[in-house]
Amino acid sequence: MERLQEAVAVHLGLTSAQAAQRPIRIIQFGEGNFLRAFVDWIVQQLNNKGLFGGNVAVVQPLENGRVHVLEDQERLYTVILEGLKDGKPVRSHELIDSIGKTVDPYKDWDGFLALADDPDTQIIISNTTEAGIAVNDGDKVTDQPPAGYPAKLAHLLKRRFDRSLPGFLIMPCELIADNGPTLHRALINVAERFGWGKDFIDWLDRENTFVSTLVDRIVPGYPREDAQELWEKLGYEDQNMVKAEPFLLWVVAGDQTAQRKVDELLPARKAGIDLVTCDDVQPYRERKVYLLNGPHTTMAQVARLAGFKTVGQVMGDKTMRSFITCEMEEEIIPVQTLPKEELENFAAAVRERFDNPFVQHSLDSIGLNSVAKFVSRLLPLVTANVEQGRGLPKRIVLALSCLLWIYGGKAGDAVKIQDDQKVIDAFREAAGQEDFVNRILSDASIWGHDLTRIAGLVEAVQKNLDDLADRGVQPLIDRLA
Ligand SMILES: NC(=O)c1ccc[n+]([C@@H]2O[C@H](COP(=O)([O-])OP(=O)(O)OC[C@H]3O[C@@H](n4cnc5c(N)ncnc54)[C@H](O)[C@@H]3O)[C@@H](O)[C@H]2O)c1
Ligand SMILES: O=P(O)(O)OC[C@@H](O)[C@@H](O)[C@H](O)[C@H](O)CO
Repeated sequence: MERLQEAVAVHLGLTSAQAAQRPIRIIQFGEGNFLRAFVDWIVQQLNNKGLFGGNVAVVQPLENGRVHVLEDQERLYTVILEGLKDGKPVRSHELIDSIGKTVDPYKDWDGFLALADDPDTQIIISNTTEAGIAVNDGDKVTDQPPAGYPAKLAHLLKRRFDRSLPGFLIMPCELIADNGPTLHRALINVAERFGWGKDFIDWLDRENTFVSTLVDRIVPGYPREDAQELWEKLGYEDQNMVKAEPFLLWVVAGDQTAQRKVDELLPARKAGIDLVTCDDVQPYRERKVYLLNGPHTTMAQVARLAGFKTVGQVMGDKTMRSFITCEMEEEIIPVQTLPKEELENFAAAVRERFDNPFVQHSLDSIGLNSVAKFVSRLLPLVTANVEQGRGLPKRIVLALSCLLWIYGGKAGDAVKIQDDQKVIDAFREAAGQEDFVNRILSDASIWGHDLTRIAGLVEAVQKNLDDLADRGVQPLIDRLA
């Protein structure tokens, strides 16, 4: 079977040689699965409907990246959408031909900077994970490239400023609170460190529009299990295909001028895409991060310990399903600000998305960087429950206990640990000590706070760890389901 290339796709009538010639309208930092199944898929819908007439230049943010793999297929790949909509199966696949350029700044710094010179390019999008929008202390103005994403972007913007060109609409998609203002501040910080002066910072503030965004689409990535079968169906070998659910939501927040700019430059709504503009992304963010990512993070601890491998398996098990439903209803919804009914409808829709029978969403992949995910997706719920007088949320506390059990080395090879080396080392040092729970929970470098200050938490976690040692996780799940 032939590997996907432009000639193969043209022969199959899936693209035309002109597609690669569209002007570059977007610079995208990140070549990962999510952006390719979300932003690039959206751009494809706009191009298909004649609403955009532009392509994306994908920049690789890290030295070890995958743009060369995209180049091996002349930037073409397939997005496979599979899931349930109103209980009915929806399955489709589509060739994406809207990535017009790929740039690895570690190999082609000048090519990277030159992206700033094209006046047709008006939008910057990024998803560099929750770790990416951080100023790297070691970055120097002479580094080509500097390691951090904000410093790379700052260089690109400086070049734009030096060319006296208009600024960009800047749409970060990282799953952190206030991603727009956070990126804006990081850029100012870099500009000050690099000694670029007031004129540049004034231009940055005046000529560029920063919006905060919240993205939602479950993208498990490359469908390893059924790749061969899919290639047979597609008629070509595609090493870069991405599987995702059909559901998609993009919430974009800014003032009225920013909202108008989004509609003008990226007319996604006209293409029937669920893009919502508003002045505050926070309620949407909380709803999604706590009711979708939160239970995912719980599953990655509790259900992995019970032997489950995928989200679908968890939802197919009566007890685990009930455990997750109770977590949503009793420990997450009551401490949210949006109306209860809206939250309940959202939670029910999330459960239907988790039920997706066509997508094997691996708990190991969700378990990547579990500690940081616990801090951003579940810890605020522990605090909110306690502060609102509801007591410790037992299921979330069990997730924390299972995390300590796994990271403390008690699950052995049965559960994969993939995390920041500093986090792994901190757990390794504390493991085996008599006061393990106290030591680890008091480490503010891990959790951002000293968790031993949360009344009753050390005792509750210790009790769970004792029960895990005595009887395993299942009786604990049964009790809370
Ligand atoms: N996969 C999903 O279902 C999904 C859905 C919504 C949001 N997200 C978010 O998108 C992000 C990426 O997910 P993915 O599935 O594309 O993963 P991926 O592993 O396919 O891609 C990760 C991307 O992030 C970049 N990156 C990683 N660490 C970085 C750092 N420190 N600085 C700069 N760039 C860095 C990589 O270069 C790569 O481009 C995750 O943080 C995730 O929370 C994922
Ligand atoms: O992508 P991660 O690894 O940050 O988190 C795992 C999942 O919770 C996440 O990918 C969700 O599927 C996604 O956020 C849905 O929009």
